[in-house]
Amino acid sequence: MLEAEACGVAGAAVGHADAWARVRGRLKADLGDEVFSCWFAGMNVEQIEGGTVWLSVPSRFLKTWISTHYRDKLAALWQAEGPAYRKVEVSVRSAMRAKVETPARFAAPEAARPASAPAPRAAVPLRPVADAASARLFDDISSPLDPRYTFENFVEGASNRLALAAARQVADGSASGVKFNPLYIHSSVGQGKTHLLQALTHRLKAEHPEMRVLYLTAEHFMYRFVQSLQTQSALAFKEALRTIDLLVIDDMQFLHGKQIQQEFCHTVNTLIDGARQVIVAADRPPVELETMDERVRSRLSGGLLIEIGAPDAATRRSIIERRIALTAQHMPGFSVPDDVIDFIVRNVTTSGRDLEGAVTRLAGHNQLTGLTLSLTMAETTLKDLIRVTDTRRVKIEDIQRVVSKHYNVSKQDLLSSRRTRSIVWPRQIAMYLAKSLTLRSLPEIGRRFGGRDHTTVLHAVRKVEEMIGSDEALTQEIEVLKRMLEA
Ligand SMILES: Nc1ncnc2c1ncn2[C@@H]1O[C@H](COP(=O)(O)OP(=O)(O)OP(=O)(O)O)[C@@H](O)[C@H]1O
Repeated sequence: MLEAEACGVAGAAVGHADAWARVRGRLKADLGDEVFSCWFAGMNVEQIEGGTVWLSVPSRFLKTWISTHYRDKLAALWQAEGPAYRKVEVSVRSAMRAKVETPARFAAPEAARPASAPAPRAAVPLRPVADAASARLFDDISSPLDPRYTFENFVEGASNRLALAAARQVADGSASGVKFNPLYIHSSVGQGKTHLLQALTHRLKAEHPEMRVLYLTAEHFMYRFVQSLQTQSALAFKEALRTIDLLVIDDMQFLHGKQIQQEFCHTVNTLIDGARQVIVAADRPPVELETMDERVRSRLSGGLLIEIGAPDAATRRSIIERRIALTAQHMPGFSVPDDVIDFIVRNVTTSGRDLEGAVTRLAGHNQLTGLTLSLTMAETTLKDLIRVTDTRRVKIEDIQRVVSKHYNVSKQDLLSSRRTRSIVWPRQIAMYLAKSLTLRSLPEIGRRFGGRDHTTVLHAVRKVEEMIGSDEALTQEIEVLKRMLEA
């Protein structure tokens, strides 16, 4: 709070400080202590000039929220203090400091500003808050959206038909009510979950600008939450989250931390109980989110679960053709011979991301060498990708299933903290297989094996590698397991 003495100026400044104290007092009395401390505890008066009261807050989010919801009230309270206060302007503190060079907050006459300093922006006239403006507030905290991820650019196929239909229904029918809540889409990597989630977000923003839609990756959700704690605006952040119409959370498997998961759970409960839509995407079904709070898992399991599978040949071909057409827009004349397309369709079988990667590589090669694309060239250029594709085909859950069956232990035991040798050894073999047959990182494998640390996984991988070198029977056993998994 800004006190008169903190201003270091006398006279008018003291009058302004008294006015600010009264405005704060009335805000507190009208809104209650909780709401007041939520939004206004960190607000300062930076400057009063030409009838405009320049207020500052610690974050962009607070600025937008206060401007959208409380600007009229603030202005009315200041206007009641006298004709010297006609308008209010709210800025983010650091931005405001950069804009107004002088630290003498209440006394910054025009002449005192250095010529190099830009003049403060003209104060925005007081105006009623439009619904669309309130909805746009969430653009500030949303994760970035890729403009190419639209329904028009999404290729429909047998493997994704249900997910696409559900996403379309949310995008088209949300105005008329919530149908399935939460909607939970899962698949292995690169199958178009993010594309679909962003497509429906784009569609709603374009066709229902009044709706408050928030798209966040789990990592952004965590970041925003931690940031709000640091700027003492956590209550405000939570309150804002609970006012949205549609919450879209991507890459749910990365939501870590007990407090954050609990907060997420409260938010989802509030939204669903208020008949507002929640959509979540992850790389596995809720029951397999091992590090997730049990309440979150059960809430997510209670909605509509849809899996996107690997694309069939026809879908792969359409994704490749779409990608070639998009590439040709900025590389005029770019085309790919049919036998090369057939080659990619046959050999890159796992995901849309790999198919796009194949086309991007060919385009890059073509651009750099100027050589015409041929089958031989494609075979060489895409060799890695095809090998990688083979590697990615194996899923951790398949490894856990095959290993538990082979060693006659349950999957729960594999994921548990039990340390008897009959369980520890199969668990270590399963971790070793996960490292050699998938592209998952050590921390990711650790998380999938009951939330273990990456050093535990590393230890298991090294131990099995050592044993393989000296134990012929084990080497054969592992070969058998690998063949079963790759079949
Ligand atoms: N059916 C599809 N139609 C068009 N493009 C697709 C399709 N499936 C995947 N893609 C493309 O493949 C790339 C990867 O897709 P996306 O990022 O949406 O996958 P994801 O399932 O979210 O993967 P991850 O789990 O790694 O986040 C994107 O560029 C996307 O446009």
